[in-house]
Amino acid sequence: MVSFSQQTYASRGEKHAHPVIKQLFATMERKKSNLSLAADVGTKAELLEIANKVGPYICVLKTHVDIISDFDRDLVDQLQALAAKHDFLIFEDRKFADIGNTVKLQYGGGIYRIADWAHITNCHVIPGEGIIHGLAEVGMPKGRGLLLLAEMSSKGMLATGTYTDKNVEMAVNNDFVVGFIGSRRFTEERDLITMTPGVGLHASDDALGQQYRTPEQIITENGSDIIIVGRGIYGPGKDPVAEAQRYREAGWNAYLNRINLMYFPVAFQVLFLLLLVAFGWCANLRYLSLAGIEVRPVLQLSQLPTAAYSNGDNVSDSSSANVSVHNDGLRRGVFGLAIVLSGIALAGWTLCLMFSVSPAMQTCITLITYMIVIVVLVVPRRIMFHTTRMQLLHSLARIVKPSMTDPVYLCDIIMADILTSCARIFSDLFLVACRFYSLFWLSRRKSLGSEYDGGISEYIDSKRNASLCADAGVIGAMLVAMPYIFRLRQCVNEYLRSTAGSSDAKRHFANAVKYASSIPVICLSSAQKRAAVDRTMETKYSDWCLRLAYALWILAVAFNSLYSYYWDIAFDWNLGHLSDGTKLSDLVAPTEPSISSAKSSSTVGDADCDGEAVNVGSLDVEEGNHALSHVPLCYSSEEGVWSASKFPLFLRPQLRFGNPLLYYAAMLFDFLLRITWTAKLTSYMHIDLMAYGGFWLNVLEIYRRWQWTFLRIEKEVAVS
Ligand SMILES: O=C(O)c1cc(=O)[nH]c(=O)n1[C@@H]1O[C@H](COP(=O)(O)O)[C@@H](O)[C@H]1O
Repeated sequence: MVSFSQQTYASRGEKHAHPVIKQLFATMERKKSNLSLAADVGTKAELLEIANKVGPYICVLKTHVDIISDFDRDLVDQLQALAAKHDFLIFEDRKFADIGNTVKLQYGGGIYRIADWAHITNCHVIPGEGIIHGLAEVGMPKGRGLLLLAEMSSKGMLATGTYTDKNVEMAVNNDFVVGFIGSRRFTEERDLITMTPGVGLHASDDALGQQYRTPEQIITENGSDIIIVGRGIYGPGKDPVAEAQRYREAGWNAYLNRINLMYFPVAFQVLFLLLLVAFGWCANLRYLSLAGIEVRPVLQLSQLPTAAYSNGDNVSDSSSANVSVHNDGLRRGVFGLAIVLSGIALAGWTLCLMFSVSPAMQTCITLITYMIVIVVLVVPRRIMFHTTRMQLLHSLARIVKPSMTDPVYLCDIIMADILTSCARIFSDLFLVACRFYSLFWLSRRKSLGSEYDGGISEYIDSKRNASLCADAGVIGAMLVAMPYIFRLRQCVNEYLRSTAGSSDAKRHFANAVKYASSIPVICLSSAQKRAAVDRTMETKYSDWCLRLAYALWILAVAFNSLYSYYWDIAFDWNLGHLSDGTKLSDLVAPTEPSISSAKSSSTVGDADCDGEAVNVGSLDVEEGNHALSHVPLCYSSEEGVWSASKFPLFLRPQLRFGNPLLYYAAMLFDFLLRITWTAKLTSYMHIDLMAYGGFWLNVLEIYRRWQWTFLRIEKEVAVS
């Protein structure tokens, strides 16, 4: 059985037996809103004004009528009229807490007569189950619903552990109860909604112990259904309409992100992203051929211990002198394999969409799709792009092997760098596996109907986390770190293989530091998530932990991203030369061979390096490589080296792709994409909160790596 939090509001509404919840889900779907306004204002006029302004954006108006100084019957009539006009439900947050007989009188009588007009109300179960029966006697005949306060959002709240469990037990067994006030999804036994107060666009606190978490944490991660927001919308200096729109959007996108697990399940997002990497590599090979760059020698493929595999699918091509044919041989294998895998992924995804009403079936189809993909990749038989598959698997094996003595080939370096760009995708994959495991475990637990055994799920459940996998974040973080550790190992390996004290050794060491600097970023990011979860559990020190982790994370990520960017430009692409030939990196770090001593393999005629017009050079290229006609190369035949006096600022003399604008654009995009983390520092650009935010972030990173690969290989040829 799939979690209710992975089903759409619409489908849950259709299946729900309770009239209030049916109406609520339909309203939410219609208005694309899971936002409830907590209208804690002191007068009738204020309440009506805010309800009228914000009404179009909310699904529920939550009131505290006992704080309205001039409450009267007319207020109720007007509120009901607004509820009809703007299409929302009314929830009187009365928090009943007396014996059954008393709450019956409080609910149905007095000056407020709450049961007459509030669709929903709530209670504490501290007096025992009698309170629910008392309220149900009044509310049931009127078709009302009740929420239990299973948890509270304030610091030091006592609704935890067994008390919360008791709430869930009582709710499951009583039809009048429609859900909970709490921070997460509590049960899968019945579709009981969760409404969560203490929501802000930033996680923070107020002066009186209220604790705020973001819509993403509440809706996507914790599986709650509705966010309750008060002062975040109408607090001092706020524009209630603009804020309500922002919260509605944030809440709804967080819900869409959760539901995407159903329409575009993460399992298929992962497959398509990995295929995007493969097709990107095909495009790299294609355009490198057009620029006259043959990748086989650059990537050192013929030096591989497994070079025998190049006698497979693409051996026939390797005999050709034609660069484009050489690259095409490689490309054909990768392209063919990617097409086969795309076919499998598309078939699996289509079947999943066809069976979207049966989540169990979807799970089954996804698992089968993955099994087929794995079999296609590893089947040892000489079929289906055997060479490409073996090259891939052997490269992966070399990357993973913890050897400090084996040679490190450029193809493995580039592959490991591509893996670092896929790091988030791998942790998503782990989440998928975890989710499958959790669902399997849930159904097993249900079928046993008794205590369950140990393992990760028990640990997760003991932490009372309804998204089940959020606590497995530590393993997710380790997975993200793995590719960086592989790449770090390669650098250390290269360092140990180079002559002590040489500039090569220093460069490998500095590169190793770069990869090592990504580990604190990953750990601190994971620590922040951990502290945010603990915060909801009232763990001691979690507040200052969160602040400390955030501050350290900013420092670590700023250092890592700027250092990495500098490395991309100065070393991986060998750009950043000043026009007098000084290489920027010479000024601050050990360098690769300087351009002034670098010889190009190109054949170029003499040029007038002092004049404006310089010889373009023929550069051994295929006919039709027009891009090179822009290369402003000049060559001093006396010194036998390139003159550095004529090339565009911050580039280098040898530009195999010709047009300098391409290099400038690559430098700019690389910078922008290296600092996407800064979007997290502002509440206006929370990419994670956008629909498919995580998916698009991965696409951007794949793009960054794709353009990086072009220039990384081009640099090997141009400056060698
Ligand atoms: O029952 C509630 O709605 C509630 C439960 C809880 O644990 N914490 C909590 O803050 N609330 C209510 O949620 C609203 C939160 O308002 P703001 O802190 O201004 O967003 C208030 O109306 C509280 O009474």
